[in-house]
Amino acid sequence: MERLENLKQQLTEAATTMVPQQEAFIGSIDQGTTSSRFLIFNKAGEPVASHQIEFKQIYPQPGWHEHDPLEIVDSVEKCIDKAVAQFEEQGHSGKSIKAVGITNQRETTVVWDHTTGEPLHNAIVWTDTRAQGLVRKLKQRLGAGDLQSICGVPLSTYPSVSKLLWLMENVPAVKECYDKGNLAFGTIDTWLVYKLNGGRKRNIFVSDPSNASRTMFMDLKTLSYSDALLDFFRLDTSKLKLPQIVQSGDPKAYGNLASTVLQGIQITGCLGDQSAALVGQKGFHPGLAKNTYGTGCFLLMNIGEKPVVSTHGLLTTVAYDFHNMKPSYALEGSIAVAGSSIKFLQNNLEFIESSAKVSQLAETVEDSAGVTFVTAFSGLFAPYWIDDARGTLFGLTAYTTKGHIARATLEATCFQTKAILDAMGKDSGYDLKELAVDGGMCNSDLTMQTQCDLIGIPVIRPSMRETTALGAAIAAGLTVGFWKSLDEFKDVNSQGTSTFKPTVSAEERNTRFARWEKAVQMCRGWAS
Ligand SMILES: Nc1ncnc2c1ncn2[C@@H]1O[C@H](COP(=O)(O)OP(=O)(O)O)[C@@H](O)[C@H]1O
Ligand SMILES: O=P(O)(O)OC[C@H](O)CO
Repeated sequence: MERLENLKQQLTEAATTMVPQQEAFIGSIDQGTTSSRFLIFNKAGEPVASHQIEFKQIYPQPGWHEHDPLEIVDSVEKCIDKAVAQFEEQGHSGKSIKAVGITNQRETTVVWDHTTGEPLHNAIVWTDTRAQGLVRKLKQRLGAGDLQSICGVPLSTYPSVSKLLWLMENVPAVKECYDKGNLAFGTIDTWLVYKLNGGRKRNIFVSDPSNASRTMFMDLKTLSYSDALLDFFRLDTSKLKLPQIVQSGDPKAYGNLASTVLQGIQITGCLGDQSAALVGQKGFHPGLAKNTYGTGCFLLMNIGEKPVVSTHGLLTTVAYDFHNMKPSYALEGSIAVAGSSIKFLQNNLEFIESSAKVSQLAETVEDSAGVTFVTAFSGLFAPYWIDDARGTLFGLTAYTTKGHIARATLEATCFQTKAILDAMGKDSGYDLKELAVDGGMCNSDLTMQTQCDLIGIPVIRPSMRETTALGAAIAAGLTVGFWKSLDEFKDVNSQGTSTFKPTVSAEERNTRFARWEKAVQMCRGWAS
């Protein structure tokens, strides 16, 4: 009997050694402001295949910015198919992808008729300022001053609520749908999950707290919708369908992919892109921060398990709310215009052929020769919140060249980051020792050196810069046990980082910053 048991044991061991354990992977959808991507990560947190598609930016009027919601879904589906094809060419099987995570541009607002599943308007993008007048009126309403203490976000054109209210006031089809009780509202995470699950048929209608915290409808402490907020905005939830708020990691709530080559694979993680970048940069402990230089630029600092309301012009947001863990919060400094100012030099002023050429142009000069560019195309966000500012160039002389303007453009994001970092120190009580960076614009060494000189602490850039996508993969992977705990990420993406060290004196830093602050004060009131 004992011999038989031994034989059985030997056979089992032999079978395990003969059939190699198939390597598993996690997929990540990164739906940004200018492009969609799909990446496939291995257990070491390395991307092994990816595809990216840029989609149309629609600017119908000055200050307006829209996306086609169907084009967004289409671009995501194409990215999945193309990345998986690349992955399979490497000899892997699509079936080895255990789960998919989603990360997305936040605040961007989609409305659709829940009976048809059809969008009723283009998505209004987070940068859009059309609701400026509406926001001014809301600010006069009794109780306006109390909103941020509930939801963490200041009343402005930035959160989704201003976009939704504008649509309800100005687009008859949206108003009609609301009156009939059929209006569905969603940020891009909700829209994508809904469509990727096949839309109306399955009607998976959810959002995670890091996205819901950008609407102005969610109470930060309870992570559920606040009656006080909805009442303030006079929204009737018997007519307006709001997505159910579920954890950022959930094994069931996000459903599974109804189309693409990954049909049937479950979606188990979801994070707003800035929260995802904090996760991808391993910002798991209070006091850790990252700055992401994408279309806009967003500095997030982990502040732990309790939300702190800013008194210095920052936002409070949900960092992540993982499966079987307590939620973590972050203080955030949001800059509306960062990489988009480089696109402006490229597409509108035709100074450069591609974003990558901006450093070269800026390096044709030693400094900005007194030129300061307040790139307030959408007003100025944190920490200033000046909604009637517009892009303003100061200090032009007959000496000024394209190079000076390019340099001043790069500097604008760095100055605003310095202002945010100062505010962050006051609000959080943490003294940041170094700044982790990512996002498209961090590819510019000149920008990162300028940033470092202006804040006076080292700037650390990882070699793998797809940290946003990694964050969503982490949310999805933790949920299905692909990764077991946050400790597993200690060594992920820690090789080959670049460190920028300060090269200017505190005196020079302060002089340059004072000139920026003067420019900020002088650009007030232009769009009033
Ligand atoms: N080498 C570079 N130098 C400066 N800016 C760059 C560079 N490469 C990309 N960018 C800027 O980065 C932005 C895209 O970054 P990305 O992180 O992909 O943004 P998003 O997620 O918002 O779409 C673009 O606005 C582009 O102008
Ligand atoms: O597209 P990004 O990376 O600039 O991020 C957009 C933000 O989520 C807007 O709040």
